[in-house]
Amino acid sequence: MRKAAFLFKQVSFSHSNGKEALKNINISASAGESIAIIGSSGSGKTSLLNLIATSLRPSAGSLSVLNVDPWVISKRDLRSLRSKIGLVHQAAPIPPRQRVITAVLAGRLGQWPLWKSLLSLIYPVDIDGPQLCLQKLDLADRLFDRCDRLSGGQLQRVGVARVLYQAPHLLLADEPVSAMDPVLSDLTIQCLLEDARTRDACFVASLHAVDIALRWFPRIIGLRDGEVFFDLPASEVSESLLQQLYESERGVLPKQGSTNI
Ligand SMILES: Nc1ncnc2c1ncn2[C@@H]1O[C@H](COP(=O)(O)OP(=O)(O)OP(=O)(O)O)[C@@H](O)[C@H]1O
Repeated sequence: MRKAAFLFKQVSFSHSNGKEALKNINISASAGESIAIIGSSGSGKTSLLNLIATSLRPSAGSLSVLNVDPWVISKRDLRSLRSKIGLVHQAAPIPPRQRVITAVLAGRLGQWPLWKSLLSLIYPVDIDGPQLCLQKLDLADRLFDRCDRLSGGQLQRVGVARVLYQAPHLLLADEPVSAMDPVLSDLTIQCLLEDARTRDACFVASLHAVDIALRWFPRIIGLRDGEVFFDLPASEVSESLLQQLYESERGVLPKQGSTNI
């Protein structure tokens, strides 16, 4: 039997203003699985990824991540758990003046002793590792550039390289290719899938580009109004299901045959 990556039982989550972002979520995933989360803006994709990443705590229900309940363990164990989880943020949290190499090295801050983490912020403690990750994303020539001299798509790839360098057991990505052209989007998604596959990590990505989700991911979870609307193999996600998933409160439906929503 494969190791569990995460398990959600009746999980709900409300933001501090009372807005219920997720309701009664029952999902699980195993090591080595790759899953795309799709759904309209505001359907709860980021909230779900943040719950898996243990950045947010559920308001109701129970969950385990990499076989532990993150909310009953000590702070030290929680830090250790988080070092095994990598999240590519929608907008990479990278200080503008930071060098690309330093930003990529930050992927291992949670795994290194304090002295090495501090040293890595002023002096590159590894060059080959970050270079290899950037090379996979066609960005190796920007290793020593400042991050504020990069385009949005390049910066997004630095965020992806950081997580590749981290090599987490659970690889999460929140719209990781939203600022990239179609060729780079495919390259980046393939790179993340390949990385997860070779290390038997679980990979979960939220995507607005439904065509990319269906092309590359074997399993698709459709979120609608904070609930799981479907959880299916990509081959079973029909045009009609997609129409229902994206049916907006405004009554505007995506065009027939369009999967890039
Ligand atoms: N910090 C917050 N405080 C209050 N409500 C929030 C907060 N962040 C998100 N929400 C609300 O929670 C719901 C889910 O938001 P979430 O960001 O998870 O959706 P999403 O599917 O990722 O959206 P998008 O595709 O636009 O990124 C939305 O109704 C949103 O307005």
